Amino acid sequence: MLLKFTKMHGLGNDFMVIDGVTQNVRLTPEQIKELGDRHFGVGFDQLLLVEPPGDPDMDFRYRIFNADGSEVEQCGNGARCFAQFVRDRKLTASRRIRVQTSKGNIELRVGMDDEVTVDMGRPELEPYEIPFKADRQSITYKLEIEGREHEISAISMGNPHAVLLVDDCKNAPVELLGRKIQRHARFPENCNVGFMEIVNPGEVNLRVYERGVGETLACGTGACAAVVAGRLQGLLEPTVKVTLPGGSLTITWREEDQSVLMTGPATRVYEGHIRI
Ligand SMILES: N[C@H](CCC[C@H](N)C(=O)O)C(=O)O
Repeated sequence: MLLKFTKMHGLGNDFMVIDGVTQNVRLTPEQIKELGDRHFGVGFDQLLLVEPPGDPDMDFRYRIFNADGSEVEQCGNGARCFAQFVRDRKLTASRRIRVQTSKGNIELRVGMDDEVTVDMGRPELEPYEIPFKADRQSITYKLEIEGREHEISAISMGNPHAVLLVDDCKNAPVELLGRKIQRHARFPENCNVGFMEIVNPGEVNLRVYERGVGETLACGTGACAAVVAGRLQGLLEPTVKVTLPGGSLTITWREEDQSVLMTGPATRVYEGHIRI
């Protein structure tokens, strides 16, 4: 099969975006892993598959696969690229796009400046729903790793996140500690691990070790989870500039309906074909 795709990124978090509306796409986890290989394949952090919706009230269905081939529930940077992709491919002309994901629905709004705002919905803090093993819900938890205790927040944005406060993002042990927390036994479905340095109540620096990938240049759901964690600890304002290695996002945790909004760029790199 000759597969058409578009290579895109959101602040350097890069994607292979495939139109599953006009193409009949069936990929195995092994094929996804091969496509994700940065030497033998296209190379990406995630593969995004656009499909017709199952829910008649939605415009599209959005499936997300990490570079290791695992299918996951949500991708924030990918959602912004999704919005630009479906408009570029004339699959819609709307600037308000309702998208069904495997864990809830999201709404994408494309501004006149082509910046995309995604309503990521409400964060999930109930341990069982994250999922995270804990006796009761708490703002932070003590996580023991090799005899040392680390204080984390545990939050789901549809996908599970651990968030730690650090004094200096640049020197944070993202690889070493991120890898261990990602597969900690208290996260039965693993998790994404954010290292957040608070600059001031309206600005943070963040690095994220992503589940199924490793450290990425940006993580949209990670930025949302970090702002929720900071707000819960009384350290951040409702709207925060989150600066990641690949660039900055604006995140708002809206008081009135508890929705988390994310605004940022989406970039098309090239169109491609690949035979699989
Ligand atoms: N690695 C994540 C999925 C992609 C999230 C990230 N790329 C974003 O922008 O939210 C997970 O396994 O839950």
